Amino acid sequence: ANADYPAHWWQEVDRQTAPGWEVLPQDAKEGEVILSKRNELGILSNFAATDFVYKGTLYKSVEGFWQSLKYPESQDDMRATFEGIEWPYSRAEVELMTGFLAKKAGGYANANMREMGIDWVTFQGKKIKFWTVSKGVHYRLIKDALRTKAIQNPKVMEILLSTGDLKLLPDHIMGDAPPAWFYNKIWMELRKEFREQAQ
Ligand SMILES: Nc1c(N[C@@H]2O[C@H](COP(=O)(O)O)[C@@H](O)[C@H]2O)[nH]c(=O)[nH]c1=O
Repeated sequence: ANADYPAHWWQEVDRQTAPGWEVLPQDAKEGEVILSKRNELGILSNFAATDFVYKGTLYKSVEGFWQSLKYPESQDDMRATFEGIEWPYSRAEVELMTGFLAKKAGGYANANMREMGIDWVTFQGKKIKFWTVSKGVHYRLIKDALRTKAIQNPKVMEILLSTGDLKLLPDHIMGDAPPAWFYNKIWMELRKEFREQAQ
């Protein structure tokens, strides 16, 4: 029951003053919890500042990692040389971003990708299909980043495991998105994985 967990995870927030995209802590049903950026569960958000090193590169957040994949990897990357396309940041800059700034960098990149007509991102020189319903390369890469974030940040691991058997829900309206977007579901899978390893 929810009584086994900190009561403030369901703390009522005034909806009048909350942004339109937000799902509030009190919106969870029995057995559920919102991964709200208003309390410590927000560390599980992709936006959170949780440094991790993945395959030799430092990222300041999963969002920085996620959005950096959309940026040119080098000067001769077709995304860098494409006529009329400009990039407000370098990929290295995006890697070090967190939160809404990283999301904004991703927003510019989305517009560029639409303009160029490309539906892929890259990691270490390899093209990866983006926005796909299959739990393919992109999904596995994001899941691996979340796993790495937990392993390298003891606080993340502690908070994830402290959610016990609660169903984790995003704190923003998601609509229809591919599996890689559902960080709450990925966390539930990783929670199980980490618990099994601890036995
Ligand atoms: N809008 C939002 C989040 N959206 C995040 O944006 C990323 C996907 O961006 P895109 O590639 O442009 O679809 C992904 O990391 C997803 O979790 N996250 C949050 O914590 N809070 C929010 O309010």
